[in-house]
Amino acid sequence: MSYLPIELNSEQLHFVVIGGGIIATRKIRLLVNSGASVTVVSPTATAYIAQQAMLKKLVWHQRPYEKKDVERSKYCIIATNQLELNNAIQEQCAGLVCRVDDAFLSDFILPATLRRGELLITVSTNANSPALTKKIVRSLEEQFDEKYTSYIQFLGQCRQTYRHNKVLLQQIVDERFLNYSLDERQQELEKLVRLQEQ
Ligand SMILES: C[C@@]1(CC(=O)O)c2cc3[nH]c(cc4nc(cc5[nH]c(cc(n2)[C@H]1CCC(=O)O)[C@@](C)(CC(=O)O)[C@@H]5CCC(=O)O)C(CC(=O)O)=C4CCC(=O)O)c(CCC(=O)O)c3CC(=O)O
Ligand SMILES: NC(=O)C1=CN([C@@H]2O[C@H](COP(=O)(O)OP(=O)(O)OC[C@H]3O[C@@H](n4cnc5c(N)ncnc54)[C@H](O)[C@@H]3O)[C@@H](O)[C@H]2O)C=CC1
Repeated sequence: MSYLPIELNSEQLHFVVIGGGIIATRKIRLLVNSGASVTVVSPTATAYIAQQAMLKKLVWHQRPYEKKDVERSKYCIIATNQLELNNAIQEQCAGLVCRVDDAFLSDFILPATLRRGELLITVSTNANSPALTKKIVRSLEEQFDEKYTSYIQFLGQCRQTYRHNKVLLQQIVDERFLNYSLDERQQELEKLVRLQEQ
């Protein structure tokens, strides 16, 4: 069994999540942060889900699952704590299913993610060791610290302004630029541009 890594444009995506526990919440955070629309069906929910529902970032139906919840859904995350129920939901679902209790029964899985602004790093072990995935993400968190958020923004702006200047775009991918302050980055960029023009 292997999975295809793919990044979907989430604006048009709608996910139904059955269950509102800790694991469902981990998945829902990812969906909400990506801008996908989310409906949660569960008699209970974590504080995060309840709060996001109040903020209208998602819809929460506070009741047990019913067949109609997934009959027309394209993407469903099944995250209850009941095996038989999870099996039944999967059978009734029209679309693609992620079972948080069994990767091998899933049509798709969600990798672990680390975001630094526009930088997205995803980690997966193909469900062989979520514990190793967790460890790798923690070490990446240290390696790719908060500095990357503004750095990626800077790189993105430079790429728009100097789209055809491949040499310059290579030069700024450098540890020095990562560590500069915002002002220093701008000054050093201008220096490089002037040097090229000479
Ligand atoms: C397929 C996937 C889910 C998907 O489809 O989305 C999946 C599936 C399963 N996990 C299970 C168990 C555990 N999962 C964790 C932890 C995490 N699991 C995450 C991801 C994924 N887990 C996806 C694949 C990632 C990959 O390929 O590596 C992390 C990394 C990210 C996240 O969840 O956001 C998150 C770290 C959170 C953090 O950073 O804090 C721990 C440890 C812990 O909680 O500390 C345990 C117990 C130890 C163990 O079992 O290893 C079980 C058995 C369930 C059961 O027993 O019923 C299944 C089902 C199966 O394996 O079939
Ligand atoms: N993918 C992963 O990383 C992991 C997955 N798991 C699996 O995830 C499952 C869920 O774990 P937790 O979130 O910790 O469980 P939990 O017990 O905190 O949450 C279960 C949720 O399902 C809801 N639920 C129960 N009956 C329902 C129904 N009839 N209709 C709708 N919702 C219903 C409950 O109200 C609750 O919100 C576990 O049973 C385990 O198999 C466990 C650990 C890690």
